[in-house]
Amino acid sequence: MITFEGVTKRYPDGTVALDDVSLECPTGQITVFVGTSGGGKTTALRTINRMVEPTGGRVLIDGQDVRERKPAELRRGIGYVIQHAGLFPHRTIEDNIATVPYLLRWNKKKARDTARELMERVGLEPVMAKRYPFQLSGGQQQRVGVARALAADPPIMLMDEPFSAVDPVVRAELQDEFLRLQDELHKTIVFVTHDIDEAIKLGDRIAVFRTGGQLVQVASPEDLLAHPADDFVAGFVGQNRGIRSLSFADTAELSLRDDLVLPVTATGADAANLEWVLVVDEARRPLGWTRGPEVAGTLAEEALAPVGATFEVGADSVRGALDAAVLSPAGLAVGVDGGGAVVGVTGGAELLAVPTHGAGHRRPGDSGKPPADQDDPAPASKDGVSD
Ligand SMILES: Nc1ncnc2c1ncn2[C@@H]1O[C@H](COP(=O)(O)OP(=O)(O)OP(=O)(O)O)[C@@H](O)[C@H]1O
Repeated sequence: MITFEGVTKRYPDGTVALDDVSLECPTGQITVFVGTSGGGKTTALRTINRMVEPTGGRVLIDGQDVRERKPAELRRGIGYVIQHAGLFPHRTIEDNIATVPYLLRWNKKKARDTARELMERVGLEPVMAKRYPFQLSGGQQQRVGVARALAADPPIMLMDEPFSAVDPVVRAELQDEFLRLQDELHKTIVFVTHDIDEAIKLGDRIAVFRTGGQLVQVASPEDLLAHPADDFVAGFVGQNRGIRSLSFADTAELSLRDDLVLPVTATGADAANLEWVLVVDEARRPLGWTRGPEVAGTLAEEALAPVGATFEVGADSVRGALDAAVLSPAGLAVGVDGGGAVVGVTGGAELLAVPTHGAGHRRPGDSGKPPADQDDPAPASKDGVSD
């Protein structure tokens, strides 16, 4: 657990970068610092590894004041990833990743073996080990940055806008892989971003900072969307927070219709009273849509409209189901089980009737650990800061 106790940072020119910030970053979870530019996110992050020394208050790691630790020794237990990766240009990829192991005087073989293992973990081809950073794409360099931060297996990772410099597609890939990795590793992660969508996707807890170094709210993504503490936070999370909050609604709670799902052997008579019919094969895999009243012979003879996107019941969120409904020619989302067999279909108002709270689903790659705020049920205080 990383604890900020009334942390203030006032620079000599009078700038207040952090103003009496108190919060907790729980062990094994991702805490995201988000907020306006100049809000103090990076400053707060850097007080953890003593790159910035507060002028007031203190930062504790597992109850110990970080000032009791020597900076160099402290930092070896804290991985640090920054925007543009910050790799050493004249060192190969494997040697970049092995930076901390070399500092810790591991023998070269062990350090390089670890580097190779980590390359695989973060999705880098072995052939890249001997390359130099300039021979890698921006996204690949960020992966190297993450691997380097993980090399000495530190319990804590500080990540400052690590995925900001890459295009949106690569960024989404890096985020998904990062979540998968965290599912295995359970590091205590503090992650800075200015992007609220990234914060909602990655965070177990989100801390919102405002100019002047004020911490405005600390909450789970669900709570932040449902109950922004004030107009600033509401504005920051955006107008479409209602739609976003569907990411936390569980499709296991949807009531799915089975009567619109018919096998290829069904006939026009079976379909006549149904505006749309989803045709499935013998394994109940979806084949396509057709309009019921237009079916003449059996469904096998029909030219079908494409199924469109499907959602996995209980694994995908209601937002995913809504997406599938919008993309479906019938306006109905097709729910499938883990094996791809159709469970049922749903659309429209039913999708919006599912509560967005208390749902088990959080995000892709989640291992089923409890939502962040179950560990810390402290209610938000009147200023919205729950720590
Ligand atoms: N060495 C310094 N001297 C004076 N002011 C500083 C110094 N370093 C940072 N600041 C100021 O402290 C404030 C907080 O900066 P910080 O980098 O923590 O913000 P941030 O929320 O990370 O912003 P961004 O999203 O733009 O990176 C800013 O107003 C910044 O100008």
